Amino acid sequence: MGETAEATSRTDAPIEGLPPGPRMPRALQDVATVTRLRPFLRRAQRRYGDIFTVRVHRFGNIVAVGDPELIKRTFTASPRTLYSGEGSALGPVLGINSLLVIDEQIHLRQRKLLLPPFHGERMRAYESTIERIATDELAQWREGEEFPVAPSTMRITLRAILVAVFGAHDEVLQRLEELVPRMTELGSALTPVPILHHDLGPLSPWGRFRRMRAEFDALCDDLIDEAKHDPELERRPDVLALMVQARHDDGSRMRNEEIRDQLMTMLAAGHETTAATLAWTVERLRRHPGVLARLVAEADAGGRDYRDATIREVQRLRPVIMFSIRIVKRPFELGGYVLPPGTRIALGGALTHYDERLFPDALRFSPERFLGRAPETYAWIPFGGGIRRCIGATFAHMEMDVVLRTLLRMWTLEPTTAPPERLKFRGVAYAPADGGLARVRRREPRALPARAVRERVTITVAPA
Ligand code: HEM
Repeated sequence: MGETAEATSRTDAPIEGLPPGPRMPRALQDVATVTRLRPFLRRAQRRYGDIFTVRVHRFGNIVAVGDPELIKRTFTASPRTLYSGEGSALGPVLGINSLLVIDEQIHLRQRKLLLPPFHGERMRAYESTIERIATDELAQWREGEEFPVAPSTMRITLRAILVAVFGAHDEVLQRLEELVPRMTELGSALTPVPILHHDLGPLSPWGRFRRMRAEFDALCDDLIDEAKHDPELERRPDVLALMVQARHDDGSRMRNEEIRDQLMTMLAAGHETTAATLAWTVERLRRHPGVLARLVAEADAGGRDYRDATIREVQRLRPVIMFSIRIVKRPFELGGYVLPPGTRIALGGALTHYDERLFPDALRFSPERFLGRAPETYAWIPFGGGIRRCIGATFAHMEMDVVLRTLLRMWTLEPTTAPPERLKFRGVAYAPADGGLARVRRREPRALPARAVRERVTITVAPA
């Protein structure tokens, strides 16, 4: 797919500066991006083409890109030209070593240490843990009344990260489960308001956050210490155990504060995002009984292809993170323009996922479009791309697969004719506004074929 005719005619002599975009005042663009993000962007795309500039107060000039070729160029650009972490408001909350706030060589070095635990092969080790966590949580559901599933999916994904990534258990697990929801809620609220990042005593918001973060760090130190003294360390599957053993190129180990900041980062990046996607899955399936029936039949028969495709389709139509952001550090040529340093580039599922040219009948929820076909790398981008692509993508896909399979086998999800739930931004992710309302009936154990009860389903891995 090409650039607009206007931009194409300029590609020979790129223009210094920003592409055109909506001309309304910044204040109105502020409001539109908060209240009507997708319609606002789609209208701008129709008018200005696949690269246009949005102007808002908080982030300045943002160049939105909806063409897979331009997205590829941006995702694969040199990390010296495009940054992602610098100046991030997340720094004070996640810590200065967080993968999300560092760039260039330092980012590549940390990322290299974190990648091996997330390799596809390792996912098998986490699957039975997650199945157990999901079964325990879903067993608490009640028949009859409609209820939001989001609190449940939040508990599942929190425990999944604390066990599989942190290697937490017993008392430390309990204390983290009590602390983390309070800490992340306050952290998300404080992130966009740097003026509040001052510790004015234990009762001030930042003071309270700092104390919770100190408690979190102390618990992480306990886990790190325990791992260092664990004679079974080499056989442990959790990500913390692998970080404790990891070595930088010069042979040095990761420092405790590096490990703690990355644990905090994985929590922030992987907990609410996965929970919100699961809540959207319930929300979509109740409105598509045909898809639901096919999923149930497949789960009972021990299959998984249609479930894989369904998860991808939920992520296409309800991406919980709308954009991956890159910050121009050195002049960067894109789509006929030379973008100046300081410009933000937004690469968005919010644009590509709804584009009829890329996904025919784009507004229709249709898992069939991904059946036997991997999504296109630079059009289907719920996990971003390039050297900043989500390192937890395979983990998240496996987790959503196991939780959905467990749900389908334990409960009958009742369809609804209610209108779709609206989007609500929860601090990290866009979640269903009513929390993904469900009404369920318990499945009779005898309704499940013996094979489905006995079998240990093997996990294959989402494409990188
Ligand atoms: C459905 C669930 C998830 C979604 C939609 C999601 C989405 C994303 C996106 C859009 C990015 C930015 C990519 C870019 O800028 O190109 C990202 C980065 C990241 N994600 Fe995820 N994520 C999910 C789950 C997870 C999980 C489970 C973990 C870890 C346990 C995780 C850890 C990270 C980390 C560490 C980064 C930073 C990577 C870097 O900067 O190098 N995410 N994620």
